[in-house]
Amino acid sequence: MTKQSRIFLAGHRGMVGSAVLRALKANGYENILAKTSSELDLRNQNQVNSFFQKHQPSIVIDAAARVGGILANRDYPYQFLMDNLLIQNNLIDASVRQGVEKFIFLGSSCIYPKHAPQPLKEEYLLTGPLEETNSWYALAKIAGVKACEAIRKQFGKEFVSLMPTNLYGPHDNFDLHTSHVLPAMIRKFHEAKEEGSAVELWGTGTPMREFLHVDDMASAILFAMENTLPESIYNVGTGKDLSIKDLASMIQHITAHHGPIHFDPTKPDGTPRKLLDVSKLKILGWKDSIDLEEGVRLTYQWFLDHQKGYKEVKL
Ligand SMILES: NC(=O)c1ccc[n+]([C@@H]2O[C@H](COP(=O)([O-])OP(=O)(O)OC[C@H]3O[C@@H](n4cnc5c(N)ncnc54)[C@H](OP(=O)(O)O)[C@@H]3O)[C@@H](O)[C@H]2O)c1
Ligand SMILES: C[C@@H]1O[C@H](OP(=O)(O)OP(=O)(O)OC[C@H]2O[C@@H](n3cnc4c(=O)[nH]c(N)nc43)[C@H](O)[C@@H]2O)[C@@H](O)[C@H](O)[C@@H]1O
Repeated sequence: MTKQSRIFLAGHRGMVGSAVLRALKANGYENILAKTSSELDLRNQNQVNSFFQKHQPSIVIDAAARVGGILANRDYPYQFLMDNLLIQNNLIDASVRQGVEKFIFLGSSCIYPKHAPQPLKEEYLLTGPLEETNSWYALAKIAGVKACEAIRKQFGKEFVSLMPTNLYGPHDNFDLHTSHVLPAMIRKFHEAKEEGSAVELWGTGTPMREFLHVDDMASAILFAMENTLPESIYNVGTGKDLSIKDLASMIQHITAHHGPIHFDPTKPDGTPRKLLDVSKLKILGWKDSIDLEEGVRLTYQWFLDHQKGYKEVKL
């Protein structure tokens, strides 16, 4: 590949896609194809095939998906299963047919079994039952990972799956029903500070989570694009986690909120822990660089700067 290679970045307006777009431009890639979902609905196979025939990309980065936090996953199982299957199947199949050189698929740490040993190694995939709230999304992602593995096996093409941990950063979704925990906390603590009120959080606060800044995720994607990775699946994270309660204390401090915090145990906790073993990608030379506290400060500042225009994904 060269700096002139034609790269199709699917989902370029999303949190991950926009970080990848910034990183591609900063690294001198000039030939980037990008379409919004209203210009090109990736669930539509005819549209996707026509787009690939017309533009002939040589590299595809799939950052397009139906994405959401624990309640969105629980409440919209069909969209999380079917939209993701359709989007990834159309992209993967068109890429095989058009002879794409390299395809980067994004899975998620929730594809591993709910009670797998920690930290999670890539080889634990399909060794036990999934967590209930996000099993629909996880099943779709597992199908994508396996499709890439099959293509590598059968055709020897560089189709690679990266398994990101929970991500956060600029252009995250701040809708209080559909978002992930970190952006929800930033908004809840900020608004409670303004109103002088308590903060209501979900579950018991005991689950452990790992968080990676999206600019680090983008650097992992560029690393996977620019290097030949010998295997088909790589975890991407920091290798460090903390409890939801500790995350709440950190964000309360950063947002300067001083009231009480209440946890609502009628809301789901989800997986007790999903810490990734990131040694496989680290050995090859990639490493995260943004410390969690610094990343949350940067994201809170981004939220303050974009309060009128931040994203709220309604389902
Ligand atoms: N966020 C996380 O914590 C996390 C963790 C692990 C893995 N991931 C993975 O990372 C990837 C990106 O996630 P994200 O957080 O960046 O999500 P996001 O902010 O919600 O962005 C998703 C993107 O997908 C596009 N999209 C959705 N449906 C589409 C359709 N039918 N046709 C065309 N485009 C469509 C959207 O395009 P428009 O804006 O044009 O509508 C949007 O830009 C996903 O594969 C996700 O599973 C995310
Ligand atoms: C990376 C993603 O992880 C997702 O799992 P998962 O970490 O539990 O998803 P999150 O929605 O980030 O929730 C993480 C933890 O934070 C708790 N939590 C506390 N307060 C809140 C709140 O106000 N909003 C949210 N959203 N959570 C909150 C939630 O109960 C759960 O234990 C999967 O559902 C996706 O499919 C995906 O894999």
